Formats: sequence, structure tokens, C-alpha cells
Amino acid sequence: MPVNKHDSFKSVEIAEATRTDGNKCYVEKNFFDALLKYNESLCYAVPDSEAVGLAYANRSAVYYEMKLYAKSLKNIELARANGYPKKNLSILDKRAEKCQQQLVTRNEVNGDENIFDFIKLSHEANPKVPFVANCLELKRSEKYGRFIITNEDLKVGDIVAVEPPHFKIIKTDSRYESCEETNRYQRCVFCLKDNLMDLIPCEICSSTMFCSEECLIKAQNDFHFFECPIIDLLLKSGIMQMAMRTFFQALSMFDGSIDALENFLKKNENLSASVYDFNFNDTDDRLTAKNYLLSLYCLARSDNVCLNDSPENILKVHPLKSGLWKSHEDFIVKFVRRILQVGDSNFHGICGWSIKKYENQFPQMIGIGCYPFISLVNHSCAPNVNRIYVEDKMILLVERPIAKGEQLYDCYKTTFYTQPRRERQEVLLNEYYFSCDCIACSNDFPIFQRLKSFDKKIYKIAKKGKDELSKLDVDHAKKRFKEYCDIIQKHHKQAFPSSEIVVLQECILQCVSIVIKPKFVFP
Ligand SMILES: C[S@@+](CC[C@H](N)C(=O)[O-])C[C@H]1O[C@@H](n2cnc3c(N)ncnc32)[C@H](O)[C@@H]1O
Repeated sequence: MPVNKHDSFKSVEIAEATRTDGNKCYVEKNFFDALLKYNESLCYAVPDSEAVGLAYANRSAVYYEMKLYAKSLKNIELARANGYPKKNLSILDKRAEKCQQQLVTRNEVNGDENIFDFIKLSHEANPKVPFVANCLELKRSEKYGRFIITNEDLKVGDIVAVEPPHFKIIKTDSRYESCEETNRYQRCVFCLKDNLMDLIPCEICSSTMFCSEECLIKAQNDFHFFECPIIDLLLKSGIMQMAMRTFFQALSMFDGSIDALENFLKKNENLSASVYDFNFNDTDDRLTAKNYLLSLYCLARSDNVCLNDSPENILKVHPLKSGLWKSHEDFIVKFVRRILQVGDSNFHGICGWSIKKYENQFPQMIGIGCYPFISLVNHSCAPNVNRIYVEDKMILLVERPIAKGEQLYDCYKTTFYTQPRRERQEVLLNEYYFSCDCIACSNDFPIFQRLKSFDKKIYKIAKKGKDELSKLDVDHAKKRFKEYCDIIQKHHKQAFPSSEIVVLQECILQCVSIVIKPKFVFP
């Protein structure tokens, strides 16, 4: 009997059971969980079956209740086009009519459209590396390896990099702290955006969703074609998932030809390149992808990493690619090992805000990404830049003045005011293999409880700011952001390290959080 290509993934029973769960949540006005269950139902529903239409129709009901009328209408259309039972169409027609009426009189909430009007480079962009300020330069030294300096004075609040990750995965592994298994039903696998959970499912597997046809096609061509048949194995494979994603993306860059990939990497084996050696403004996407691959391949790597799990366990069960393993075992093991060695100190957990309404909301871990420019920034326990995630992009925000010629420092683990020197140094040595002698370590800066205040008046402003920030709206947060940055800039020279500078730094981060947090959340 021929095997239906959906058999191993789609399930009429699970599609129905999860839709029923969603209906219970809907009745209780628990709209976030209702959408989550309807999305799971969509993923399990057999394409072209009634279950697909029903899940879209139920999603349209949630959007209608949430007054998201354009989304409700779009889901009604999807329900009509995907097997919604004809006998019940009048329900959808009525809902569509009411949506149309509402749309005439009101504006739809439009997600987080304008975040990047605020979060953008404060300096001219590098013409070849457009996600980095042109005033930043790459240097090398015996002590630091590669590092980044500025050739202009940088002010507190400047944004000097807005870097997208070319290689990134959604994380759905609840063994990771604050990571939800349901992320796969909350975000697009290609761009990691939630699109208010208005997602479309993969037609074959039951674990992958996309925010648009465009992302579906890109994901399919870049990696999902390879991943789809073994998706559940990959999702459970820990950090190996990221290494295999990189491998599959690399394979796609060479139209699936492992020989072409192997030759390309052999030619570049001894290359010591960085993002600064390539042109990321090129319109040739294929070339840009290869440049990202080499930038990742040439990042600092640690020899200590061994392969706990083998790519063999993943590839040997691949219905299309088991032959690949047999013929190119050595190359694949070498490639995957190198990616894991690089990843050891260069992969970053991507944090994002959930659109579920919580009392105390904190960013959640939504994925893992590689940022080959920001990976060139070295560590200090008293950093002068801070990393912030906006969607999947990593932002470098200046949080202490940096004079022309000085190095940029990020904090890899904990700052001087949160952990004593000996403990910090031990962690850095174990995880990043260097002895830290940053300004905070050399001078043994005190932890927060023992930090002095230089100016009681400023400390009071900072403390008051911290208390009132949670109540601020976006416009106020943007205004306060500028004010707090200016105070740090003005007083830093006399007052660092001090409790008021630390609290003001926290205030500017909190202002940014208010700006980037989702404006629309579901109960
Ligand atoms: C993410 S990489 C940073 C870029 C790296 N310097 C390079 O050449 O590619 C992390 C590695 O840089 C080095 N590193 C980072 N901060 C350092 C510091 N403050 N002092 C000495 N080495 C440092 C360590 O070898 C660490 O494992």
C-alpha cells in the first residue's frame, strides 16, 4: 500500500482534540491559549480537509473578539478556501459582514511596525556592512585576538549595530530556561516573528509554521526542505539543531551539492576572515549567504568542544539524505564539529517578548542565533555597550561614553555590580577561556550593595525614574531615555563607578523595553 506523505505527521485525531481544547479556552476567554491550540490543530490537520477550514474559522472568532477585524477577515477567507463546511458558511458570512462594518469606522492595531524608527543606527552605516556604524573598526592584538574600536567619540544611547542573524533557529526545548515547547506554534520558523499568531502551517510536518507565503518559500528553499522529514528529531537534538540548520542552509547555498560545499570550504580552509572582508550590500542573495557562512566559519572557536551527539543519528534516518551520510561522513563530522566549536562562544540565545498577557512580563528564550559582527566584541565586567534583542536582530547600545580610539566591550556573563570578582573570573575562564583583567577586575569594583553614590541628587532622580518607569507609555519612555542618557554622559567621568550610574543604566534599558514590548497582548 502506498504511504501517504502526510501519514507520519498529520493526525485527524490530534487536529480534532486540539481544536476542542482551543474551543474550551475560547469559551473561557483565554484567547492566547485558544490561538495556540488552533495553530496546533492547523499543523496536525490533513491539508484540504474540513479540519483546516474549521481551525481558521475558529481563529477568526478569536481575532473578532479581540477587535482585530482585518485579521478576522483574512482568517475567514482562509477558512472558506480550505474546506470549511458549506452548511455553516452563513456563520462566517455574518462575521465577515460585521468585520467589514467595524473596519470602516476604526483603525486596526498594527503590531510593532515603528520600532525600527527608534531602534536604528545613530551613525552613518558602513557601506559594505550596512548593519554596523561606519565609525567602528576591526583591530587585532596578541592579548585580545580581534576586537572592535571606534574612530569617533560615541555617546550614551548611541546605537552602533543592528545585526540580523543569517543562521538562527526557533527553540522549542523546554529543557532550556524560560523556553516554551509551544514556540513552534507561536512564531514563524523563518523570521521568528509572531504575527499575532496569524500563521500558516507546513503542509507536510506538524511542527512548523510561517507568517506568510514569502517566508514559507524562503524557509522551504533555505532549510525546511531538508529538515521537514526529520523535524521532530531535530527539535529534540539540543544545540545539534543549530549545527544541522547551518549544515542544511550551507547545502542549499550549493543547490544541495555536498561536493560543491566541500570544495568551497576546502578552498577557504585557512581563511581568517570577518564580516569586514565581505560586502553585505550585494544584491546577490546567494553570495551574501556564502559570505555569512564564511564569517561564521572564521569566528573564534574552542577546541574543547566534542561531539556528544553525532550528526549520523540524524542523517542516517533521513529518508532523502541517508546516502549523503554514507558517502561524506568525514566531511560532515568535520563541518558539524567546527560549527559547534564556533557556537560554544558565539551562539546567542535570542530573547523575545511573548504576546501573552502576564502580570510580570519578562523576555522569553525564543531561539538561538549567530551574529558574526557582534561576536567580534570582547568582554568587560564593566561593559560600555549592551546587547538588546529586537525581534531576531541584536542591537548594540552604548551605555557608557566611549572615546575615539577606545575598544567596545560587551558583558558576556555578569557585570561587576552583580557578582564578586573571583566568581566572575572563574566563569569566564571556564566558559570563554580567558583571564579577565577588565577595568572592574583590575580595580576590584564593589558589587551594587557596596557601591558609593557620588551625587545624592542624581541618585534620587535615578531611583525615582526606576520606580515610575513601569507606568510610562512609549512616548514618555523615549523622552526619559534621552534624559537618562544625557545624565550618564555628563556625569560619567566623575561618577563611575557609582550606584546612580548603575541605576541610570538600568533605567535606559527599561525605557528601551517599554518601546520594544508588544503593544498588543492576548489574555
Ligand atoms: C566572542 S569572541 C570575541 C572575539 C575574539 N577576540 C576574536 O578574535 O574573534 C570571545 C573570545 O574572545 C577572547 N576575549 C574576549 N574578551 C576578552 C578579554 N577581555 N580579554 C582577553 N580575551 C578576550 C576570548 O578568547 C574569548 O573566548
